Amino acid sequence: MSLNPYQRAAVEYCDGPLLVLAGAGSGKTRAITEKIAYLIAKKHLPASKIAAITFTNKAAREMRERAAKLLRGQDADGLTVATFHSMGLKFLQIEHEAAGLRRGFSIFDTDDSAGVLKELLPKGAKNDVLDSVRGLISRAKNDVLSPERAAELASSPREREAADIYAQYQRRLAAFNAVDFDDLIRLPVTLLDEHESLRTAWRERLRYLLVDEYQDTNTAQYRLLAQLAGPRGAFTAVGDDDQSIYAWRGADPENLVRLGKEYPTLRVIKLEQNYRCARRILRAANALIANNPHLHPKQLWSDHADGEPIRVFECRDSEHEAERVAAEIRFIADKHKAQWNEFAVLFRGNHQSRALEKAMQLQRIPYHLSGGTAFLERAEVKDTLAWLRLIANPDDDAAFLRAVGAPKRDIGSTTLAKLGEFASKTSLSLSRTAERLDVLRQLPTRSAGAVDAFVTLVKRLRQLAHAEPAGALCRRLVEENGQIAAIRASTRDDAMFARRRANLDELADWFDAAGKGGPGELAAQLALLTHADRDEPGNAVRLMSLHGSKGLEFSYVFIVGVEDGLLPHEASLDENRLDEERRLMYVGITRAKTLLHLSYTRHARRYGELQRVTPSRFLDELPKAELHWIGRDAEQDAERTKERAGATIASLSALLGD
Ligand SMILES: Nc1ncnc2c1ncn2[C@@H]1O[C@H](COP(=O)(O)OP(=O)(O)OP(=O)(O)O)[C@@H](O)[C@H]1O
Ligand SMILES: [Mg+2]
Repeated sequence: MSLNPYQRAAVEYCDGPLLVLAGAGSGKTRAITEKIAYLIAKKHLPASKIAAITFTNKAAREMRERAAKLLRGQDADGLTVATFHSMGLKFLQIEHEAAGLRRGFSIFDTDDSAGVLKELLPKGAKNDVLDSVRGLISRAKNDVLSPERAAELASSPREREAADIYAQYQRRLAAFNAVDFDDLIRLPVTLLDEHESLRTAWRERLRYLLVDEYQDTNTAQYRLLAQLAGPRGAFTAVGDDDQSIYAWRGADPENLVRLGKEYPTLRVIKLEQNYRCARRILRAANALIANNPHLHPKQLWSDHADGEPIRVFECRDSEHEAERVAAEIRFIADKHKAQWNEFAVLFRGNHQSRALEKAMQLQRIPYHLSGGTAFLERAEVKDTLAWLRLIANPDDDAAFLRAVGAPKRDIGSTTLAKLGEFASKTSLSLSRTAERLDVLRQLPTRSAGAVDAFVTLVKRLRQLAHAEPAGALCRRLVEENGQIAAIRASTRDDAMFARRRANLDELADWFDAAGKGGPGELAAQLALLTHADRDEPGNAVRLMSLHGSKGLEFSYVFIVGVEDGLLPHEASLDENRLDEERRLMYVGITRAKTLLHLSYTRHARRYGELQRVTPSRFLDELPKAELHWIGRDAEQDAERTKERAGATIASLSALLGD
């Protein structure tokens, strides 16, 4: 397979900043992969001086493999293939002193951060207040605003209050020697802004940057890229404005425009041939996305065959839908002698996966539910990670609170409250407070004994952490802290016990595979994997969210729940984010190489009641000639058109004020 002339131009252009702006399946990721190889082989850049930002493991692996091939056997170890977050983490692990962090600092996950925030809010504050404050802080961080700057810019009492809490929140994090996810990008940007020496060092360390899925970068990420690439603009960014699906996380397609403004020498290359999809699928995708506003209309073309019509299934409810999908997968797999991993079932909301899982189990189809978080959200895994964090960082109070109760020991909430009181008086962390004899003496004997035993165990494991690799430490830890015994005692179900134990084994295996690094550093890396997949799921049907499918491709794609309220999502209807939902649908459709199946249900259980469902308005935007409907109730369809016409007239007359 050779590159087309435009791809080749993108690969060989190294004289200045480059943006490849092109539609789905046009070979953007492929061009990046080839470019890494080109930089090493033809431009003689050491792999260690190149960094690529990607979002999928598949792309990351391919990049490494190609680079390794060119290095003829030497491995491409030095090559950085990372997400923005793991790049930021690497930066902070090296530059922790400049950031005011001590070695082994912790990353607070969403739960940990929420715990800290809760304490800063007035007692009894509702969850939506918490969410809104957290959202404001996160936005400020994504815009690289310090607490001081956020306070200056605050224009309402609510924003001023949030800025104040932001400042307190940062002080807490600092006391815990911790950062949160957003800090992983914000802090490196701030440090690079402030220190010329860091800029020089990092621009020398990384001579070329490549960024995939550029349309989904937020302001902080953009600035990290710009700082690292420097005025030379030594970068290639590739993206597709039609696939921007993370506005809700602060991604700003404006950053595409910004690139042109801030780098006047930016060269833009467009790719228009799609190599992925059968023509009908591509026509459907083109027709759908044409409904979004475009500055520069683009049409992808393909020289593949037309392929089969896109099938649209109407189903009774989500169980029926899941059964149909599973049966269809079985049928196609037989007919085409296809592997399970050539299939993907995509959905809008995670709750949709339950029915699908059940149907796959019934049909005995091997499946893999991706999302990444599932594994790391398991209680036993979180418990072990808390122990590892505490071992690495005695100031990590969130980890202390979790570890002290995993498994349960004679340390009750009264004791913890006492420790907390001492800690805030002395400004010491909980763990350091618990080590003090004068504190222990003031506790009831039994609690004091339990605290002492806990602290002693943590200290001993901390010593071992210097000598023992993290995987071995992890295995020893779950035996010695009583976690395994507690899991055994908690269930009579042998299979359940085996599963939970297997999760802990898997965690230890992951640490083995991750190789070097202390428990804290590795736990931090692991925490970041929530955004991607840990590993390749093998030969199994992939069940995943539309968001998670970005950048991937499959021969056979099923999109379920193509319904108003789900896709487009109901929240987007009142917030005017229909365009983003359409892009999400576009991403889903363009994952398919050979066959595309869409389905929706007539009834859904919402808020405990069975409700009538309206098929997605996006279905109306697809070219009729490419669709083949199955099981549609014609009568209902007429009714739906009538209902919609009624709604349109109602909103029009509201608009006209009559
Ligand atoms: N020049 C080419 N000739 C043949 N096949 C190609 C060529 N370039 C890319 N491909 C193939 O086309 C498919 C899509 O490529 P790729 O994933 O790089 O597209 P993309 O633009 O990154 O898509 P997306 O927007 O979905 O991320 C892949 O299977 C890739 O191997
Ligand atoms: Mg891609």
